[in-house]
Amino acid sequence: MTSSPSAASSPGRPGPASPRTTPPPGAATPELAEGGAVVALASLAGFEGCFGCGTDAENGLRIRHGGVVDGVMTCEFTVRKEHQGAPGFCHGGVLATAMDEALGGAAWLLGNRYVTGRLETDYLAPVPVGADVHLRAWCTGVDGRKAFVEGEARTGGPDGPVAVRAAGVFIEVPQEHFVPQGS
Ligand SMILES: CCCCCCCCCCCC(=O)SCCNC(=O)CCNC(=O)[C@H](O)C(C)(C)COP(=O)(O)OP(=O)(O)OC[C@H]1O[C@@H](n2cnc3c(N)ncnc32)[C@H](O)[C@@H]1OP(=O)(O)O
Repeated sequence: MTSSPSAASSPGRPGPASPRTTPPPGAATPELAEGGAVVALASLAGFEGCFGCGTDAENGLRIRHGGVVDGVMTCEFTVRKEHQGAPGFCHGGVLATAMDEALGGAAWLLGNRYVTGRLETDYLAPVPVGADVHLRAWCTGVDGRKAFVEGEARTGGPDGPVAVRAAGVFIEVPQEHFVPQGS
């Protein structure tokens, strides 16, 4: 078991975005599962239809999951022209989707299955077409079925300027929540 970082020590984010995405007093310190998200992902039987990361999702973001360091999970994707909102720049909804994927992945590292209950996003800088977007996410607390998660997206490299910050609440669900699976 590994503890994830606290909100106060999380890179690039001074604190939770709102009271609704802040772990309540008495929330448990997140304990990552041995083997990480693989434990929970096994129950999805290799499903590759996810719009965020699925290799079968032709029009999806094709987010590439990376490693986990000190409780922080990383992933990235490349902004394509079909992701545009304003000319030349990534649509905010696409970036919210990417944050949803990253924060969801951080929740799944707890070893259970989670769906998004609430997602808050702060947009700090425009993200141009062609940019590689580097995402990081970490869990800040667990209260019953609720996992509180924060994250950020950077451009210009993994340590480049922060373009998006996000915070969310993910709710643990049983495997049956996903049956039947779409494809
Ligand atoms: C490495 C690769 C990894 C890869 C990992 C893959 C990452 C996937 C990322 C994508 C994730 C998605 O997009 S998921 C898709 C988008 N989300 C959804 O479809 C969820 C739709 N909503 C639902 O299905 C439902 O409302 C549920 C399951 C969230 C909750 O329903 P329920 O099971 O009946 O539970 P319920 O009693 O209502 O709530 C349980 C507890 O959660 C709280 N709760 C419920 N909803 C919310 C909410 N919106 N915001 C805050 N808290 C909430 C309640 O107050 C309660 O707290 P308390 O009273 O116990 O304190």
